[in-house]
Amino acid sequence: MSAVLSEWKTDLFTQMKEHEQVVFCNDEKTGLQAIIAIHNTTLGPALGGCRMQPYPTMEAALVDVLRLSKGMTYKCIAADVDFGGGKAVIIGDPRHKTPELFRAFGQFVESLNGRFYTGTDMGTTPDDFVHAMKETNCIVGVPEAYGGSGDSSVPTALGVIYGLQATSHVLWGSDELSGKTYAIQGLGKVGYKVAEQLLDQGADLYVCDINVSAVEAIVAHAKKVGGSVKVVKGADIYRVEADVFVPCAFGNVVNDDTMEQLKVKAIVGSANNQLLDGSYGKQLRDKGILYAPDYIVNAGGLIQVADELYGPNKARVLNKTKAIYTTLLEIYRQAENEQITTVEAANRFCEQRLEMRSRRNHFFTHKKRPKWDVRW
Ligand SMILES: NC(=O)C1=CN([C@@H]2O[C@H](COP(=O)(O)OP(=O)(O)OC[C@H]3O[C@@H](n4cnc5c(N)ncnc54)[C@H](O)[C@@H]3O)[C@@H](O)[C@H]2O)C=CC1
Ligand SMILES: O=C(O)CCC(=O)C(=O)O
Repeated sequence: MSAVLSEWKTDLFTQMKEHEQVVFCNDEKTGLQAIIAIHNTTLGPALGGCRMQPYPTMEAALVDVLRLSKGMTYKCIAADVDFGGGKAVIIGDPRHKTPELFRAFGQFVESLNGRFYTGTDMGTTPDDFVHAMKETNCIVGVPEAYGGSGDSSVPTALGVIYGLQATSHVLWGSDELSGKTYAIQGLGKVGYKVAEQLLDQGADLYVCDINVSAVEAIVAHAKKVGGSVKVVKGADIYRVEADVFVPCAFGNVVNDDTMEQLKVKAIVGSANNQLLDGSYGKQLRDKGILYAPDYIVNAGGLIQVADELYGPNKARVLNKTKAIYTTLLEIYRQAENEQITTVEAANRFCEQRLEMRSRRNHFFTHKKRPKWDVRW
């Protein structure tokens, strides 16, 4: 074997050493270039959204999908959902997506024979997956018109609100969200709904988004309900004098640059992988910033799309999403009692549960348990 080949193999397998499977998908005709990563199927087939982004390099896409899929394993365990962790990324500009691209992606998902279920994430919408559904049944977050549970960002936003209430309870002794100031980064599917609910409950906001129409819409909503919204540009969102930073756009927002700027008392948001790495949990703690682990807070969408396999039921989803409040309080309590970071407390909570489950059953194959045959 040539030295180059052996180096490449070692590097790739080293990078995916915690993962079960990584699939590179290429379809020249549609221009599809995608990566599907399956982290762990102890609890069931892998589940996770599909993100579309113009990654600068294949390496950047790989790093993202590996981290995101691992996060899904933890999110499924914490939310008590019988799925494993997976995620997909399509390398490309969402402005140039086509139905054919999503049909090609659907064929690759189908080729995994029930080991991976997917749906929307950043840069994709439920309508994109209507095309993918023509090729595979392993799609979740299906629009209501097609018999699914609809937009998963609704329960995700609700989960963020529960996370904010639990945090408020710990910091200020009350679940009340009014009278506090929130700095929201990203007014997309989740962030906009969080912003609307906060305004409706009498909170003050700083907001930022590169999408001008979303900013204009929230300013108009604030006018209607008599609320206060200050619009800030780009990185200014990290510097504002707010009580809570609510990241709802992209990951890695807690890093060396922002750590120095943040003046908030807590961070609670929907974005996946908010910390550049786990060590920032300690830096936040040292700085007196209470961090709500992202995968605990943003599980509402996962809860809804996982529930869909039993047939959509809003009451069931609502009940499970409410549990985010108590799970987060428990994580805060364990971190305080054991003098560890909230990241360590959340990871420990999940790893202990996973260890217990892995003793009972391991490695999902489609025919092993009938539950996932619902839409097979
Ligand atoms: N949709 C869901 O149910 C879930 C979403 N998440 C995570 O929450 C985050 C947001 O998700 P969605 O709202 O679904 O995505 P989205 O694509 O609908 O919204 C993202 C928003 O961020 C804005 N944005 C992009 N770059 C920006 C920048 N530099 N500064 C400010 N704003 C910027 C975009 O214009 C867009 O409005 C993502 O990290 C996603 O992975 C996590 C769990 C579930
Ligand atoms: O919300 C979804 O549609 C799927 C779950 C997911 O990918 C996530 O929670 O990041």
